Amino acid sequence: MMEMAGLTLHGLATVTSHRLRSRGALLHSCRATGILQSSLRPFAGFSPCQANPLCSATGLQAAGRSHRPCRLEQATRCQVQVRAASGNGASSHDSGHYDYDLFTIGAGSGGVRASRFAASNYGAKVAICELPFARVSSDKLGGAGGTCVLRGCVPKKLMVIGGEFSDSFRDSMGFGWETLGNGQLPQVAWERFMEKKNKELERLNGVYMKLLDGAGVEYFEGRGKIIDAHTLEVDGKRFTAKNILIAVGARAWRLPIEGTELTMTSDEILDLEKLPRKLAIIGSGYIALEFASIYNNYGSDVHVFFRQELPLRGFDEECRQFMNDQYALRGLNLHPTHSPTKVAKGEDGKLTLWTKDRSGKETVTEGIDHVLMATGRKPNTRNLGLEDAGVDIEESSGAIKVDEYSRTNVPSIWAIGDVTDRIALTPVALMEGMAFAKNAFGGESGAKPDYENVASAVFSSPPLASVGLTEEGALAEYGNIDVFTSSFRPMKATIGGGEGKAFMKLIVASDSDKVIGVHMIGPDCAEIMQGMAVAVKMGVTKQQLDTVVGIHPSSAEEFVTMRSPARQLREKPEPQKTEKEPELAAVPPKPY
Ligand SMILES: NC(=O)C1=CN([C@@H]2O[C@H](COP(=O)(O)OP(=O)(O)OC[C@H]3O[C@@H](n4cnc5c(N)ncnc54)[C@H](OP(=O)(O)O)[C@@H]3O)[C@@H](O)[C@H]2O)C=CC1
Ligand SMILES: N[C@@H](CCC(=O)N[C@@H](CSSC[C@H](NC(=O)CC[C@H](N)C(=O)O)C(=O)NCC(=O)O)C(=O)NCC(=O)O)C(=O)O
Repeated sequence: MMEMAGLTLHGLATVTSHRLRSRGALLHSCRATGILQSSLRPFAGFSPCQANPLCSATGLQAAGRSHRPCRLEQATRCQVQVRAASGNGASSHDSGHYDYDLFTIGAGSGGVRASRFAASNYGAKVAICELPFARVSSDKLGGAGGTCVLRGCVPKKLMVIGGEFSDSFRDSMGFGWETLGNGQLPQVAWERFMEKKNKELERLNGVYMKLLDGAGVEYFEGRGKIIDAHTLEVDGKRFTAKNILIAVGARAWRLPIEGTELTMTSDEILDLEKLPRKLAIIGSGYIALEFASIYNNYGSDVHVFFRQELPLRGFDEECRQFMNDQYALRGLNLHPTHSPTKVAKGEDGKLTLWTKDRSGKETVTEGIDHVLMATGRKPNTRNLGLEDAGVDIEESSGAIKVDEYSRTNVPSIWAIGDVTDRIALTPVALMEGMAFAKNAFGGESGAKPDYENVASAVFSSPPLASVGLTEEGALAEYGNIDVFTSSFRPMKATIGGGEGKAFMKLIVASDSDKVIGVHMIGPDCAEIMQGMAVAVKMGVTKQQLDTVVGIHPSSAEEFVTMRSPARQLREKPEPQKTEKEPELAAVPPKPY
């Protein structure tokens, strides 16, 4: 038994101990299982590279990630023994008579993160199962990496980046660049682009397998099915586990209209062999507008049909209006208040889409190559054996019901990510996975995900990023708010020729001066919003923002230079001055 950096060590595990240089000082730590990370402060004293298990467990720094590379000064092998305290009264990783401490079903972002944290940080004996690799998922196909890596965030972002070159090619002319030869802008070689994208997905699938392997997680390919509270089957082979984690994600859902089988989901639209000439999209959420923008940027004729007056329901209303106008300016054909009724295929292979607006007026759109149903996603709870194990699911959404620690009503069964009805974002699934591992294996009972001020971005053209409350939500919750806005033409557009505008908005709770909502539309807004999210999470006030010196010239500087409110909204009556509250009378008007 030995004590090291606040962690109690016992039991046998092999780790590689090495020394690495960080800011001139030599640190000493252990690698390969990440075991020496303290359960209370997992990465204290580690360099950024080592603290990121993507890098430290698999040597991924060589694979092109941007973490600062570790310099291996010296490597020796040592044997240490590890025990993590049991958490939340729920679990320990003394597997007793079970095959595993943890068996995870689903190797997507949440499942991979939870499994490798439990194994490498807390020494748990972990196995995971996942369906065979495919770019388009089904009941039988999936692959390590899951939706985000193989069929969502990552391939989507590659296509977003690819599409955005069209603006740069055009703008470059304004900055003096000239085309060679016939004067035409570059054209996309779609097949070559898809080939490169597909190769990258295969590489990432391999990276995720290695990631699990490096953390000591056993990988089983096949469909997992729960038999009872501690037993599951993977393609007929039985295993027992002290804890079972369900991280099987969600699947695109299509409206049940006539001809719906002729439509595509986001899985297939990421994997088209040919660039479509004409594309129809149903819905106006994240997926609808991201793909509408991608294909619009690549030159397709894109039509978006949605049942609201404005796209992106749930976002700040002023931003929705701004986005609507910018989309139209960029040539998206927007069809508000239109719901689809039927899709049919003609002899020429082209599709026809029938839609009706709120007044019942029908529109027929012909000559479509593909119809994308971007009408939301449903949790993958079918054929998992949940009923047999007695796991409760929400009737309306089909999602697994969990408590604040991600535990189901069956104490040994847990669920994270999109299979639960929380926030369907990869970083949220990662947070849930890490909180679960800390709680169940890391001795941090009480570790739970924090859903306050989760930032997100719609990677459309233009993009939109937000953190905190919308103006409408802020008014309802706080009553008294000050709203600051700024709209401008990004410098790239001034002589580049683009017509698009950027928009930025701060919402301040006027009673406390806290910034409670930040929204931005325009280039780099996702990158900028990540920093603003830190400030909002830390409770930044408007006065504190005003003390920050801007970086000039940048779009981001607008967030620290907005001086006059665009409007001050007061729902609560101003406090009455009474003799008992003389100090109120002395409060000067708030300076901005
Ligand atoms: N960049 C990111 O972070 C991304 C995140 N995601 C995540 O994935 C989730 C799923 O995305 P997405 O599929 O776009 O889902 P969303 O819930 O964002 O949007 C669904 C769209 O379908 C419409 N819709 C639903 N039912 C019907 C119906 N019966 N008739 C007509 N229209 C209908 C909705 O309309 P209405 O608004 O009227 O309900 C809405 O426009 C998102 O919520 C997000 O969490 C996905 C992609 C990117
Ligand atoms: N911020 C980078 C993200 C790139 C990135 O993280 N790529 C991932 C793949 S997709 S991203 C998939 C997602 N990873 C993350 O979200 C990592 C995000 C952050 N760095 C963190 O550590 O929290 C995930 O599924 N995580 C599960 C887990 O970490 O257990 C990767 O593994 N790259 C290796 C390589 O390129 O060789 C960018 O935009 O360029």
